[in-house]
Amino acid sequence: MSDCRLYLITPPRIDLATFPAQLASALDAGDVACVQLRLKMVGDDDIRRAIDALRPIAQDRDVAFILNDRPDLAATGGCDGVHVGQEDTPYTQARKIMGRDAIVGVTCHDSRHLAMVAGEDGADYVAFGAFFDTATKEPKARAEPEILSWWQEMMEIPCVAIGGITVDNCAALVKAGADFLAVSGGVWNHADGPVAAVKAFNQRIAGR
Ligand SMILES: Cc1ncc(COP(=O)(O)OP(=O)(O)O)c(N)n1
Ligand SMILES: Cc1ncsc1CCOP(=O)(O)O
Ligand SMILES: [Mg+2]
Repeated sequence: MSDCRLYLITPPRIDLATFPAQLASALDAGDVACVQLRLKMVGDDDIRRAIDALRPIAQDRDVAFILNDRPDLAATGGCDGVHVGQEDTPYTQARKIMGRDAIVGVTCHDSRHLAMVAGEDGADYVAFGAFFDTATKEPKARAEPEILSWWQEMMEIPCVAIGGITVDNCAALVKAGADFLAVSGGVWNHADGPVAAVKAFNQRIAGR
């Protein structure tokens, strides 16, 4: 049985009239380690409103609530952490804003060098991807599962796999050593709905 866990990323667009209930049912369907609020191209007020609506749903269930891109809004909004990419606020600045106890994760694409740098700087996790085709984002790089195995042999810091991950293709990443599977479309666009998807991911992670 693997220690890998699901890292849920919100859909690109959310309706705050309906999404909070959907998120709650998805989190109640099985083990989820954290939720990342990832809203691109919306204003700060929309992000704040989404944090206020969604953060308690995650935190009440002991699920860490992480904001994408914005350490400033993550810190003022009471988030547990922030995820920053190579073109976002640099790690050191994000850490200063968030404080030493917060989770700060860093995108490393398919780069061993970027991951080593992020690890040495003190990142709580490094994220590799995209592993598969994805409609959620135009990824900068394509990663191969071996990078997860290489990282596991070298480092203690957890690694996250991201990009086009579905119930049907995730087994190779779990086997290669991913500590977390970061998934958006594979949950929210699952043919049987997000509750079924979270259940199915948990089964695959457990090797069933
Ligand atoms: C867990 C995780 N990994 C990678 C990313 C991608 O971050 P970034 O490269 O900054 O791209 P955007 O998501 O900001 O478009 C992520 N968000 N989460
Ligand atoms: C944010 C991000 N970074 C690399 S691929 C990706 C998209 C993740 O979403 P999905 O699970 O739908 O491919
Ligand atoms: Mg980013």
